[in-house]
Amino acid sequence: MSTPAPLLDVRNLDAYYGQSHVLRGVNLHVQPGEVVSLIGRNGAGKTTTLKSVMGVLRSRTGQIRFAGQDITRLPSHRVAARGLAWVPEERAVMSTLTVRENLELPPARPGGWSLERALEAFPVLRERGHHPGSKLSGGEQQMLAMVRVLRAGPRLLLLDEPSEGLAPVIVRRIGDIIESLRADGMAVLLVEQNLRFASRLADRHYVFVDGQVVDEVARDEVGARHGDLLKYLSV
Ligand SMILES: Nc1ncnc2c1ncn2[C@@H]1O[C@H](COP(=O)(O)OP(=O)(O)OP(=O)(O)O)[C@@H](O)[C@H]1O
Repeated sequence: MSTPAPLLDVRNLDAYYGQSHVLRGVNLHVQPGEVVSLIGRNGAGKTTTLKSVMGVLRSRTGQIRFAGQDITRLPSHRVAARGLAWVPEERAVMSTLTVRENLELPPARPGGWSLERALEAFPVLRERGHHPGSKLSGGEQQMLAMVRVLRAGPRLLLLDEPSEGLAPVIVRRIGDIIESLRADGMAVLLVEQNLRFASRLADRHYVFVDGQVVDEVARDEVGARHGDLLKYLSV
C-alpha cells in the first residue's frame, strides 16, 4: 500500500528574526490524522517552526505545502482559511470577554464546532460561561483557546506547549481531548517539553537542536530511545 500524500510538508525551511538566522534547513511532514511532536530545549526553534508554518513569521525561505498546495507565500489569515489553526503558548484568550463571548467571537465555519458541541465537549466552559477569560485557570484557558480555533473546522491543529504549567490531572484531560480530535480524523502538530505527555500522544517526534531537526523518533522506538530523548531535552 502506498503512503498517502502528507497533509503538511515542510522543506528546507530557514527562518530569521531580523539578522538572526534561527531555523536551518528544517524538513518535516504530518500525515492526515497523525499527531506529531516537536521536542527540544528552550530556544531550539520549535515555536518559530509553528509561526513559520502559520505565516505569522514571514521572514523565511523554503517551501511549505498543505494538502498539496504551496502556502509558503500566503498571509496567515489565508493560511488559516486553508484549514490550519494555531493555539499559541500564551493561549490567546480574550481576558476581558466572558467565556461565552470568547466562544461566540469566531463564527463557526462549515465543518467547525458549533457552540453546542463545544459546550458539550467541555462542560466546564458551560459552567464558567459568564466568567471573564482572565479569571479562568490555566487548564480552562487552554481548553477555551483550543475550542475557539476548532470553531473554524481546521484539518491541522498546531499546539504550542498545551501542557505547560498545568496540574497533572488537567494535562491528562488535555491529552484525552487531543486523542478524541485524532479519532475524529484531525491532524495535530504539537510543541512539547513534557516528554511523557508527548510520547503518550504522538505517532512521531522530531527533535530540534539549535534550529535544526537532528533526529526523528517513531512511537514504537520511544522506549528504546528514551535515554537519547532525555539527553536532547536536558539542560
Ligand atoms: N521575536 C523574536 N525576536 C528575536 N529572536 C527570537 C524571537 N523569538 C524567538 N527568538 C529566538 O529564536 C530562537 C528560537 O526560539 P523559539 O521560540 O522558536 O524556540 P523554542 O524551541 O520554541 O523554545 P521555547 O520553548 O523557549 O519557546 C531562540 O534563540 C530565541 O531566542
